[in-house]
Amino acid sequence: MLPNNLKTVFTKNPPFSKPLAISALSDFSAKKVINTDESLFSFVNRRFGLEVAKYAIDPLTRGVFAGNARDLSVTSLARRMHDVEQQYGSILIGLLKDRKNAEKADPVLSKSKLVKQAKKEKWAVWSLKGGLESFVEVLEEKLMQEGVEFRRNTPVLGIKRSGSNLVIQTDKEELEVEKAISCLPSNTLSPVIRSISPELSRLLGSIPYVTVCVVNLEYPGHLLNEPAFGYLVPSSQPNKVLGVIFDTCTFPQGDKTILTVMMGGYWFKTLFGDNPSDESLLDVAINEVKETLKISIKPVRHKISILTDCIPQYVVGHSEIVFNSRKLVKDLKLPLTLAGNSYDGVGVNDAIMSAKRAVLSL
Ligand SMILES: C=Cc1c2[nH]c(c1C)Cc1[nH]c(c(CCC(=O)O)c1C)Cc1[nH]c(c(C)c1CCC(=O)O)Cc1[nH]c(c(C)c1C=C)C2
Repeated sequence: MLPNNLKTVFTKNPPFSKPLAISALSDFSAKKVINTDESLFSFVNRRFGLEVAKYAIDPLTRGVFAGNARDLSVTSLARRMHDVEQQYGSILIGLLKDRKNAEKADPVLSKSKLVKQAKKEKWAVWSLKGGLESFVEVLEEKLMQEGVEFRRNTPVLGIKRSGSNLVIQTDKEELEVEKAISCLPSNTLSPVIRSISPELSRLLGSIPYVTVCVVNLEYPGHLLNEPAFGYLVPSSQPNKVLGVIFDTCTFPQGDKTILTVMMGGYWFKTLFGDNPSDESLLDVAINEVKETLKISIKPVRHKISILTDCIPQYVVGHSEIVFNSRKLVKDLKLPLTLAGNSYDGVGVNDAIMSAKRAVLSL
């Protein structure tokens, strides 16, 4: 259980053998190691000790990247903490001394009605009626009214140069454009860009992805004793799931309990092989709910989705790959902007910010 209020920071909560506030103190005596990047796990282990790395950071990275904290990059996931350690030799002292450089709220965004509402109502998460897909649908509808053309279900097969322009090749046409913003996942853009720059293709292709299995389970009635967002399982546990989201705690939907069991990620192939059956995945999910949440009745509905290569992994060296890719685009004078969730953040909010930055940079 991670602390969710100040009191729990000062008390001992299993699996931690001491209060987190005590672990935080090791930051004052831990030696600085000069480096340009390292794994988030090793960084936190160095500064706050093995327990914090194992029981806080490890599950947290499973709950965002479905990834292995021993591979993921501290400069990509927690750049500021790494920066202040490198400069001041301690994270806590550094954050205190470097307060003036902390990221400030965007003054324009702070005035937005939505941001004000989110702050007032203390939103921790957000969703949309009809699901996140409705965000894209509404956006498409609005832009179509403004005369924007869409090509749906039209994979890009290649990108060529034509003078200072780019030519986007699909199975139906060749579109010559003055500028392009690519929101394709880096591993999809990689083969498409190869004829223009094998080096850019190689860099983009070096960003790994993981596959996640998502099992949604619906049960009748309210079955959860402790309302929460969900729980995460540390990779050290002999357990096949990454974590479980308590959907109907965050977004109630009448007299039912909906759970989302997330499995695999970095460990997908080791745990489930190349081609697991739906039944075997459903069994793992139902057993997890039975063992951990003590819900033994059968779900009335379920949905199993295997999301192949769905989350990019920002492994050690990721920021260098991104920097070198963008530098290459600039050096080659390609009228191309790299956006989407492969580079600067994997979340929906990150993708929206990435799109905004891309448009503003044109
Ligand atoms: C158990 C596995 C997973 C859970 N969610 C995801 C996985 C792999 C995927 C995921 N979670 C987050 C993101 C990015 C943000 C977004 O747009 O949704 C992704 C791709 C968000 C997130 N989830 C947790 C945290 C702490 C965050 C970061 C929030 C933020 O940026 O402000 C924790 C968490 N994830 C899951 C559970 C059950 C859980 C905590 C109990 C499920």
